[in-house]
Amino acid sequence: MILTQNLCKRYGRMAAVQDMNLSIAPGTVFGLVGENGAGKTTALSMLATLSTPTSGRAYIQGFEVTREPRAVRRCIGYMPDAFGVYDDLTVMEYLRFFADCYRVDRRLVKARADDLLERVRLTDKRDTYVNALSRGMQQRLEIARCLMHDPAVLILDEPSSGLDPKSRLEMRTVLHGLRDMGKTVLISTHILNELAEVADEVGILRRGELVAVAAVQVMVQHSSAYRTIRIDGRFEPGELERVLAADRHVVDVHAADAGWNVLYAGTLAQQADLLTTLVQHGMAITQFSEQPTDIEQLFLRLSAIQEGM
Ligand SMILES: Nc1ncnc2c1ncn2[C@@H]1O[C@H](COP(=O)(O)OP(=O)(O)OP(=O)(O)O)[C@@H](O)[C@H]1O
Repeated sequence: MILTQNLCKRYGRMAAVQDMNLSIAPGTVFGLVGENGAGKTTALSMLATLSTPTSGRAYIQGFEVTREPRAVRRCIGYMPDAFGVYDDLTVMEYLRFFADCYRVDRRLVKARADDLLERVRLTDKRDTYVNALSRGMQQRLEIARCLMHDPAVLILDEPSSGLDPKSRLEMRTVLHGLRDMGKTVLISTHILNELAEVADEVGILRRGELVAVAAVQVMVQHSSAYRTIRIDGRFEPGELERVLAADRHVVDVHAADAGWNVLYAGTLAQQADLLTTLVQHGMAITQFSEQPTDIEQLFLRLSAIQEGM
């Protein structure tokens, strides 16, 4: 269980994390999504007891991060966004080293390491030196390392960052496997789509504020209820917007690349009516086509609309 209550971190006048209220139930995989600088690393490092909150509280498995940091550390596996590995160790030695750091019962270490290497698909690399692994393999090894002391909670800061598409896919498979282990997992990323298959819930962090939290299932339902229509053409200034504003199925209009992207919540027949209306208004439409709706854009637009932005 991860809980934060009005958690804040300020650097001088700047609030890197502001009044964060988060509740992540046991066994949930939660994705924290935000652009660069949104405050993800700051939030995660407070939960990992590496940075002290300016105000507010954070609890991991009921332990408060500033008052009981040692107890918190025992319950978490933390993968920072930038990490170093001990180059002159083999994969197995590396895992044994961390098991020793956490005083894992030596009788359990081999079986646990074998199991984790299987989960992160590195079984055949057990005797390879860590510095000979690709970046993707090192990042998967880090996940195994975080799990060596069998923590209830995993905190992973951008585990897929810097990976090529193939390695990202492998990482996604590994993250997917974590769900079956029953861990409570908090993953940060700046790419929401990466989490759609992996997370149960997603929160959007913008300039330090958690602006929206939703179950992934709800988001996926949303994405099938909304369509993005691309409209290009020649119109009098403001004319297109006026006609679109009168259509109650138009959720959002967004100018992009000398045209408009319209978020639409009507049926196909209603969409056809909209096109007819535009033509009846004498507009020279050169494109009126459905585009794939980017789930991240959709989520951000819907949360911005909710906020009245
Ligand atoms: N030690 C620090 N001193 C001053 N400002 C800081 C410090 N650490 C972070 N910040 C600022 O806090 C804000 C949030 O940074 P943070 O690293 O948490 O964002 P992030 O979402 O993790 O970004 P990224 O995806 O780039 O890692 C940024 O504006 C950053 O410049």
